[in-house]
Amino acid sequence: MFLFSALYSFFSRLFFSKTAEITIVGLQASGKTSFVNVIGSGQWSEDVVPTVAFNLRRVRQGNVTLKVWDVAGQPKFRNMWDRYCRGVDAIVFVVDSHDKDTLPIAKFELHSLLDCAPLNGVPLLVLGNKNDLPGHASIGELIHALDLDKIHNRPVSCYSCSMKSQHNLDIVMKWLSSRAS
Ligand SMILES: Nc1nc2c(ncn2[C@@H]2O[C@H](COP(=O)(O)OP(=O)(O)OP(=O)(O)O)[C@@H](O)[C@H]2O)c(=O)[nH]1
Ligand SMILES: [Mg+2]
Repeated sequence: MFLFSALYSFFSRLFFSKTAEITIVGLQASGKTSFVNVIGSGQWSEDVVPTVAFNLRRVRQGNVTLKVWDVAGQPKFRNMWDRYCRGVDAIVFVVDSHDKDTLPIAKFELHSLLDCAPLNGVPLLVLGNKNDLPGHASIGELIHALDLDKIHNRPVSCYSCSMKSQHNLDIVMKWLSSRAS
């Protein structure tokens, strides 16, 4: 019986596994690396080293493997974002919904990225992170502040979440897994 179930799981992984390639961008300290740490190993930390250039991680979720590009958000790295977004199954744009002063810069950087013609049609998921902190922007405020209703050349979704409390990460993972083929 054990042998049968081991063989079954081996072959189902071999024949029914799906993959999705995802790129995560957003301003520095919005929580991109925290996101990858939490979905990759369940590890939350207050002390995360700012990313230099990018990290590549593979995350397994059921029969789906996500190949995740975690790209640095400091200004000097932002001109690399479009290169990492080409040909992927989804772009995840993370914002710090608690730091409302940064939303205008986030809007500018998001729209500059999406204006890049080769990225037309690539689905976009916007995460309003840090919703564990009081006074964070709601979904409605994020849609307005980031002009998400003016994006017409791709499917767009927006969730409010927290890497710290893991609020809504289940629906985020469902969304990402549904991009796999
Ligand atoms: N309260 C709270 N803090 C968070 C949350 N997510 C991330 N942080 C904190 O925000 C800080 C920055 O997180 P990072 O994951 O390094 O941010 P990043 O977007 O990868 O930053 P760069 O690599 O510089 O682009 C860290 O101190 C995290 O602990 C969250 O959901 N809630
Ligand atoms: Mg990082």
